[in-house]
Amino acid sequence: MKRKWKPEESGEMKITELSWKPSKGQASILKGINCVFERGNFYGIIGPNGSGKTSLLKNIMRFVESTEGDIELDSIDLRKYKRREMAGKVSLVPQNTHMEAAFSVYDIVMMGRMPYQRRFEPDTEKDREIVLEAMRLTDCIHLKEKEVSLLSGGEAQRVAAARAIAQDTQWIILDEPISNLDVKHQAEMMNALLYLKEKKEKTIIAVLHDINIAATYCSKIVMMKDGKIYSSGKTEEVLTKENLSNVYEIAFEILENDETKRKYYVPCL
Ligand SMILES: Nc1ncnc2c1ncn2[C@@H]1O[C@H](COP(=O)(O)OP(=O)(O)OP(=O)(O)O)[C@@H](O)[C@H]1O
Repeated sequence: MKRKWKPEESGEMKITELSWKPSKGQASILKGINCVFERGNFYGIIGPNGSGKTSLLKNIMRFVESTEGDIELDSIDLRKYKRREMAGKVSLVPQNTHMEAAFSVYDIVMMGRMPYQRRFEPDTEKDREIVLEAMRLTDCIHLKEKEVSLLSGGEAQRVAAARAIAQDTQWIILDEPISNLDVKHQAEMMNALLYLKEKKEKTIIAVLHDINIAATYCSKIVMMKDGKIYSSGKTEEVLTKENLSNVYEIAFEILENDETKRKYYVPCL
């Protein structure tokens, strides 16, 4: 039977008691995760290596089967979405963005439009406009004709982000989207995501290792440790000295600029 969309979509992604172990007999990697992502926010997921950030994204994207618990999007169990419906709602920039394919950058970014295209139908003017806008936002226009397998690490990361942006979904999920980028491109990428949140009302969920970048751009933070959520909420409330030092097991100083009042999070190395 064909499921009808509820007219009043909740605008939430709700995770309840989520646990995940890769196979029977193995220890749980995610343990009782409870969390609500609200539409229109910019979320940063932070936490040390191995704390379960990518595993959480893999469960959300249904790349793996959750062992216990539920994930609902717009009040509907994620398992009930068809792959194509899901692709019209959520896009992902994975951690590993190397592409071993004989396609041009333009073709790969155009693949972001697939959820909206019928098989064998040509790209529309709207598709082309959206693709070029996504490439502009991520500084990929000059790479348009290049074969994706030849891209540098940072270029490939920007192209993967362009493809996700071209998918034009309400939810954009990114796993360490600036890990291969130089400082200017890091700022450009984060500004592009902020623009999508502010001007296009997208919801951004990004795994980030740079606490100062997370503090600058994210309205909310989910802080993970040992497969659990250690703290979540408004950025300033989560990024306390105590939370940071408990989670990263290293002391932190928080410095404030007298004029701008901007806070800087400095690990005591
Ligand atoms: N399929 C799997 N089988 C066994 N262990 C796994 C599997 N996937 C992940 N893990 C383990 O789960 C833990 C969490 O991994 P995950 O990739 O989610 O961490 P992360 O927080 O994203 O780390 P990082 O910051 O290093 O990217 C790690 O110890 C990892 O080795």
